[in-house]
Amino acid sequence: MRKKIIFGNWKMNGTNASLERFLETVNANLKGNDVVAGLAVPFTLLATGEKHAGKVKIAAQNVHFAANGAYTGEVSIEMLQELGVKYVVLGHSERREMFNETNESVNQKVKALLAHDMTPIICCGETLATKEAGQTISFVNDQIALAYKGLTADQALKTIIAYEPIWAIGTGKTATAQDAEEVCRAIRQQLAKLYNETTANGISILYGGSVKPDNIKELMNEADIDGALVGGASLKADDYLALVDYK
Ligand SMILES: O=C[C@H](O)COP(=O)(O)O
Repeated sequence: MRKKIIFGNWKMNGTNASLERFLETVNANLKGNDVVAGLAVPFTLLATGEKHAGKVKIAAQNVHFAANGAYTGEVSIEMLQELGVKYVVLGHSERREMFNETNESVNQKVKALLAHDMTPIICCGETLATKEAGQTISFVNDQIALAYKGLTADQALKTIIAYEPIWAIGTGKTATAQDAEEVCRAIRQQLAKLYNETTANGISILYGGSVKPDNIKELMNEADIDGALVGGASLKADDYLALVDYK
């Protein structure tokens, strides 16, 4: 059975002090029944995150694929591992749009993380223009095919996908549970084509885009939605708890 996974993504928000308070409150109140709870934080908060993680898995929001070298401003896998980090969000649409992240660099990062026993959370999702042109599924399927290029089925099983339609991120416009399910199902079919049914059924697919305590249950009821990647609503401990303990 696939794991239910709910990760917050603080994006460029928070301080070490606010994260420590957040994790204390969350750990004191989290039931976390059958749900893997996680939080992606900026690089400067990772050490605090790991120190106070408790039941919460801590993720980075990016990494460089090279082992080391002249990459000013970048952070390597070894640097994350030194802090105990095991999850990394890759290819978030904000990184694709603003920081030149490409399908090819996502693929290189996926391979590098898997070679170090770390878990990539691979983001995909279409713009409003792509959606309005009726090309969502072919666009997202291409992103998936390129992110998984050269990966074996065993490696693919060690990844997590987050489907995040760009038009729904931070806009308050959530995809309906049915629309989100349709794309998540198509992604699973794409994984079955790339690998096989067993592999496709073993990979967790999360939905992201204006997920809130009042719509999480409906989304989680869908067959191919295994969790959520939550931005804005993950910033407050009470909302985060309501999301993770949605049952
Ligand atoms: O990584 C999270 C997504 O970008 C969703 O953000 P949001 O929940 O603020 O819409």
